[in-house]
Amino acid sequence: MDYSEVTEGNTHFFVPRQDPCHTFPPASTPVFYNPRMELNRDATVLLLTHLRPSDYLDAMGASGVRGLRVARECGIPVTINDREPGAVDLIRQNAAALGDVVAVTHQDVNVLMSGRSFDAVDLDPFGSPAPFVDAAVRSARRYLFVTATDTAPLCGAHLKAGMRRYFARPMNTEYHGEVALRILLGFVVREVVKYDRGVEPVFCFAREHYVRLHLRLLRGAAAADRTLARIGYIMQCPGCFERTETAGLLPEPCRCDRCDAAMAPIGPLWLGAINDHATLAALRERAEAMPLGSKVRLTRLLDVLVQELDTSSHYDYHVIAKAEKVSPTGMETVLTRLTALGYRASRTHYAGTGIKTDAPLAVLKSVIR
Ligand SMILES: C[S@@+](CC[C@H](N)C(=O)[O-])C[C@H]1O[C@@H](n2cnc3c(N)ncnc32)[C@H](O)[C@@H]1O
Ligand SMILES: [Zn+2]
Repeated sequence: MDYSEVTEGNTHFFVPRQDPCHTFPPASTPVFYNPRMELNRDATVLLLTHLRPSDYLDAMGASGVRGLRVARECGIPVTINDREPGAVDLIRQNAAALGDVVAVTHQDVNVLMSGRSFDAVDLDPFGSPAPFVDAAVRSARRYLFVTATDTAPLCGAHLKAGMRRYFARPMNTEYHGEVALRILLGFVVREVVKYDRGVEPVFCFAREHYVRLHLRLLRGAAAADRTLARIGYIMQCPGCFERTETAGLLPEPCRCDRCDAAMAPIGPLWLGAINDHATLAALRERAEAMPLGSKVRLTRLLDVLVQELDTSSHYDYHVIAKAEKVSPTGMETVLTRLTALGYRASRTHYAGTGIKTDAPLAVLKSVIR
């Protein structure tokens, strides 16, 4: 087979030359490696140098890049698993070349996670993580990390697939990336609270074609109840941009204040904060000194996340301006006007023209032209 050597962070490893057609799931490439996910891996390496769990499972390793980087760059004991023999061979070769810095297992991931516990568990599947979250929750002592690349089902573009996988009803709105993240987080929360455990999001973001969650797991029914209290619905007007939120397992029927249409529930989903701002600030500082290939993009992401408000949805003010048939002014001007009126307002990492604010829609409309 034809291999190429790759470096991420300060870790060298080999991957098979990838199928240039980028079919999904990759057809002709025996072991998967996606260089476009380097920022996703950099984010986890950066976070783990801060959290320092006692051990880490790269549950779906492929080439092993993620776990190899965690072992070398964070100095944490690592196990890398995959069920494909070709992947396990490559992980072993890559591990040997680095001085056998990791343990390697060859199992179906649900079997492995049902039998062993790890301080931090990382799920990085093709597409949906839904079939693996329950076992991952039982395996993870303190931290659970999840990637989902099935953004079409999560954001409502493939509605039935979203309902089957996440038992939630998304809606394809102009804030679809945020709906995707919150539907996934809501699903993971429901898998966690049944074990009388709680969830604290630490570092979560949506980017390009994927959602990435880094979560702290808490013990006890009280933590589970606090977590469950942040599950609910965004109530979206089907006729205008108006939305509200309602916490609870069932959506409260309500009508739009502006056009009296019945508001449609999106969810159940996570309504709470998606980041721990103190951790983000610590990561921002730490990132400067680390050899991360995506450093410029990652620090830009952290800068936006640090100031992003914890509201459960955002507005795309260019979309609103278009519907209002006005030409939009600059982002800084909109934010300054909102804060001058006494409202909170921030940029959002989901979209360059996205705004988070606690201002009513009518106020937002009045300041965007
Ligand atoms: C998207 S790739 C992982 C990419 C890798 N973590 C990285 O950062 O490059 C998903 C991997 O999960 C493995 N996989 C899929 N289902 C699995 C299962 N049930 N048990 C174990 N491994 C599985 C596949 O063989 C594949 O190598
Ligand atoms: Zn309305």
